[in-house]
Amino acid sequence: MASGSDSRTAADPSYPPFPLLEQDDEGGGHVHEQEQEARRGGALELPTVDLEAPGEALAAACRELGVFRLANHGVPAALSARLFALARAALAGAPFRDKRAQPGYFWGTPALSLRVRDVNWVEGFHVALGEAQQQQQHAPVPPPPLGDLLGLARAEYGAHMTRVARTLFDALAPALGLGAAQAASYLAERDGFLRVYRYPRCPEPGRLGMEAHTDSSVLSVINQEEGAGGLQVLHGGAWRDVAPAAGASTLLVNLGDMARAISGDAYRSVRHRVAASQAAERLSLCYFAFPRDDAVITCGAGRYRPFTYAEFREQVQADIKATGSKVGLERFLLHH
Ligand SMILES: O=C(O)CCC(=O)C(=O)O
Ligand SMILES: [Fe+2]
Repeated sequence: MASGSDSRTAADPSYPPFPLLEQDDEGGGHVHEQEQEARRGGALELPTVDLEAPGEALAAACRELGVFRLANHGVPAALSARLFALARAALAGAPFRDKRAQPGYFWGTPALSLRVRDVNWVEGFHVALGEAQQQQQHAPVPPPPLGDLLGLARAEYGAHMTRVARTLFDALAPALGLGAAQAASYLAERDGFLRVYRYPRCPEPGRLGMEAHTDSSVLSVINQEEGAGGLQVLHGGAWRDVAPAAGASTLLVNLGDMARAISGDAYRSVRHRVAASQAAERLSLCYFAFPRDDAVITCGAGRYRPFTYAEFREQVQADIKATGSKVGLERFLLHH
């Protein structure tokens, strides 16, 4: 919790007023997870996978790290630049009281209605891609720049993300022994969602922009603004910085819990977090793809009981509600 109001941030109308943060953080204070205290390592060099020729490098990266850079992804640099400009205008450039009135907006945790143990120093918009999800949102189109941001994210950028996810998963399917029906139901790329994140400059040293977690997805695609650092992955017991990519030419892909389960633990779901910075704000666009809700994941090689993604999601939400944090795949292990 920020100790008292800091004039630099209290004066910035894009932030929530601190009393609101305090209410949200009831009984919490700063809870440091043990692993938050894990050693800090240096930067971690990530392998690069070429989307046009993934080859053995893709499966190797999934087995060894669960995170890689993606080159030749086909997302135009101009599209990313436009989205970041719109995101900056819609988030940094808008007062909190306007943003909070918009559907899909969150501050402090992207888990929307759920309470986490600590307030993450992040805000953003949750953007559903699936038609069914969009229909539930009935909301009128907001004025620019937010309306433009959401429209472009959903349509053009969303199409690129679903293409990237499908291409990667189809490249992995044979090695995973998946037939066509499983490859189709284990990745419902069109029902995925995007999150547009802004990690504002944080006056409090040591706070996290996003706490340590594994993604629940099959795979996640992170597009961070050129030059933005802050993403860290847990590797060999230490938090390692993922160095910003040289140029805006690569995306980051990380596997989530569902890829780990589908592979019977052959692939890794990397634990990661985002450090908040006192010096620079960070923007990122993240896409998450999941299995179809009703697809029964049975290929856990005897490690996990068969379960659907819908069951997994409900378990995660119940655990977060009860304890403030996600337990994850452990809940589905056959033998403890
Ligand atoms: O903003 C980022 O780069 C990462 C966000 C993240 O890990 C998540 O939303 O799951
Ligand atoms: Fe994540």
